[in-house]
Amino acid sequence: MGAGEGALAAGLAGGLSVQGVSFAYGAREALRDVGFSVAPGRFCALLGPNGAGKSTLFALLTGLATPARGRIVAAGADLGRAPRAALARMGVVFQQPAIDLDLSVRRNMRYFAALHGLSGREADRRIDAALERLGMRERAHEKARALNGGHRRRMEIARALVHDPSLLLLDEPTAGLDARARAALVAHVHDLAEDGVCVLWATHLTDEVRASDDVVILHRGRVAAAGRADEICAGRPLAETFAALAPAEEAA
Ligand SMILES: Nc1ncnc2c1ncn2[C@@H]1O[C@H](COP(=O)(O)OP(=O)(O)OP(=O)(O)O)[C@@H](O)[C@H]1O
Repeated sequence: MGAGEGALAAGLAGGLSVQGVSFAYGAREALRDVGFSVAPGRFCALLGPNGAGKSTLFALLTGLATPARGRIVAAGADLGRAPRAALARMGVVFQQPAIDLDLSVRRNMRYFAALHGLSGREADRRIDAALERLGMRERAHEKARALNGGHRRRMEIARALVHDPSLLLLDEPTAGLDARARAALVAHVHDLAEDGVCVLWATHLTDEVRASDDVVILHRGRVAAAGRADEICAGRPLAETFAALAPAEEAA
């Protein structure tokens, strides 16, 4: 898989296409010639050890930073040329939770819906539908502060779906969750992919990836491997393949 026509086709059809993307923080190179694609309805794990460049790539995908080179196409919209259209097709869950703990789940979501021009009954209808998809509908009136970590994350994912995006981008969404909440979140997001959402899920935890998922392994800012997890692994456990292709850096 690369930055060629297949990748562009995925981007145009409703998926995500990343082509030849490079980025540096001053003299420090963070990403070099990164290219991959994710088709609609696919769950793609962006796997990389700490410092591999996952968060930098998320910053580029969400328009927080601009690549020095390369192109990103989100569901047919070129992020460089038509950023508003591209961003409107994405739902994003950042690594750091962004929730007003003193508001109810519904109020948190209404605020977000308004940012997408949704209000009134239409907003509430979409909020209910999104909460339902994450098994959170009965918690709409609870204060965010009363939710456990897993439910807060599920609320954030529901919130990211309110404007019905084609793409869902999540940056290490299970950080800090216990094993049970982590498994529930992984299962919910796989269900969303089965419903047709194109999912990019950044993680360094291989047990969050299923054999039939797509995987992009990032190592020192470059793509070390990309494709279906079971094909990349060729019978070996993913953890072993990941450790071989992208060994964690020694602590300083
Ligand atoms: N603001 C910054 N200024 C300078 N260098 C940075 C900055 N942010 C990240 N880097 C460097 O860029 C590289 C990629 O970092 P990045 O945070 O994207 O990796 P990551 O895979 O998301 O890691 P983590 O899992 O720790 O978040 C690293 O070498 C990091 O030290």
